[in-house]
Amino acid sequence: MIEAWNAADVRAAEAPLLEAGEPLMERASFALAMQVLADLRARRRHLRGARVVLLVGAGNNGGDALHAGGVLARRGLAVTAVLVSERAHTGGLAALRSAGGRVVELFADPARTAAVAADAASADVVLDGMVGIGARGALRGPAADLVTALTDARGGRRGSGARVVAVDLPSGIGADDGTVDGPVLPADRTVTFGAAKPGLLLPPAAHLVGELTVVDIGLSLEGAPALRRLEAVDVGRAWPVPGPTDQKYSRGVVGLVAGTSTYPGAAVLSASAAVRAGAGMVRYRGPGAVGHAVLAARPEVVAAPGRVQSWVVGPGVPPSDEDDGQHGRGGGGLAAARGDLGGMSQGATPAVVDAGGLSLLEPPCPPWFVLTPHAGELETLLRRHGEDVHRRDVEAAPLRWARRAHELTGATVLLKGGVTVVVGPSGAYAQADAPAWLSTAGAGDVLAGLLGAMLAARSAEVVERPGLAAEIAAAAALVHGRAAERANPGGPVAALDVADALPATVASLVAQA
Ligand SMILES: NC(=O)C1=CN([C@@H]2O[C@H](COP(=O)(O)OP(=O)(O)OC[C@H]3O[C@@H](n4cnc5c(N)ncnc54)[C@H](O)[C@@H]3O)[C@@H](O)[C@H]2O)[C@@H](O)CC1
Ligand SMILES: [K+]
Repeated sequence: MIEAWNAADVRAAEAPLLEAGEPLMERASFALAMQVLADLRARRRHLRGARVVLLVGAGNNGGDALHAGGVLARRGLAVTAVLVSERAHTGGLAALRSAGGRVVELFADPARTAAVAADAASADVVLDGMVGIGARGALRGPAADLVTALTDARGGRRGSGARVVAVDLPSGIGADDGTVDGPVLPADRTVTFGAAKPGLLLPPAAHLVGELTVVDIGLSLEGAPALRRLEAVDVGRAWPVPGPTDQKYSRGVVGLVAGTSTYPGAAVLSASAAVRAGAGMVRYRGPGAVGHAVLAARPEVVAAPGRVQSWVVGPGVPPSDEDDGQHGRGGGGLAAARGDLGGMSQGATPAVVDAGGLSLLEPPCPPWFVLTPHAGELETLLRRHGEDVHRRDVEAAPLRWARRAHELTGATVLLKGGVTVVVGPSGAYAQADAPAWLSTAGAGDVLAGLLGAMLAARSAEVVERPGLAAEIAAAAALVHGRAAERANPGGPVAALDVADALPATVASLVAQA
């Protein structure tokens, strides 16, 4: 698991160590230099003569870059520091100069910005040390102009020309929230110190981070992290592997209320995912014609009422104001689910509430309800609660708005997107497991069915432990992403293929754990 801590927590953890005279900057910058060397060795036969350009701001982030530059210069690399501010870390500057590094005072001659950018773009490595966790707002002044010029010089493309390594974080991102309010140089790698910062894991900034390396500089961070990211081993370890005494009811029955005659496919996809994810049983409760389609695709599904240990409500169901009543008429599935969704004090059945199901919600909800909106659906949900928010606001600050939806509804919120953000009562998760190919129709229906099966398997525990639903939802996002990758590595993927890849994906996660 990757745990991310807000800038204030990192500073608080640094303070006593700095007071005790621990050489944190030396530790950080040495590890940074070693990472740069390792990356260079993977790309070049000889290190001598490799060109490194440091983009250096006024604070300690620039200090890290300068000290790392000093280490690299001593190994024979040609290092140039570009100062974007009149001030620069004194010790770092001295270290670089005494190691033979060159210094360009860009702040004194802004007309050179384009030439400096072109030179940096053709170097082997650019170290972005303009600002770190001490930044206030978007990049300004010469730093902003240099990033814009350098982005132009690289043709806006990551991976071409110089390899960009961000020092602690890509300069200008919101360290705590991942917001991007101005120019940011996309990194190929980010070497972060002490602990990951939430902004490195959260969109939109997460897309600018590249490979993330966390360097241990000896901080002891206390309390709960601001954000977590599950890794494969976490999910494999927690997977509900059946034992010899298990049977279909102990493994969990998923009640699926999904699909209409207009959108029957959603029900088929959710049912397939729940079955393929190892549900003990899937009960379909919905319009008869849709039920036939579900059974034709998945003969394991039972289309009769009975006990369920999780509900999946809403895939392929239009919002209630557009609903033509098919679920009200057919089989009473919606009524059964509504009974559980409404009678919270009595009912204690975890639920995935997706698509049209979201318009049925009557908050307050318990945390064992997991809402699975995309940004547009979250906008609708938040606006129904009086928030003046637009989809673009949700996309610009997904953690903030997912958290707001959790506060307003009480439910666990899984916000779908290139990075999936989950917020529950004991914290938040950001999962970036899915290839971009997964943004395709039906993928959300598969996620809903998969998550339903995962909640059903641990139904009683989910109701007892308020934070567990969020952890399971984050795990579902990981499995979903991995299954998409497995279905067709590096290429287009169809939603049903993702469902079909679930059994092998789960097997490999369990085997690795
Ligand atoms: N405290 C320590 O000893 C350690 C700090 N570390 C490094 O120190 C960094 C934090 O250092 P600082 O607190 O000095 O702050 P930063 O270096 O992140 O930035 C602060 C400086 O940048 C300028 N600045 C702020 N906002 C700006 C903006 N929007 N546009 C342009 N310039 C802006 C300000 O003039 C200020 O001097 C961390 O990110 C990390 O890289 C590491 O060396 C580990 C140890
Ligand atoms: K930086």
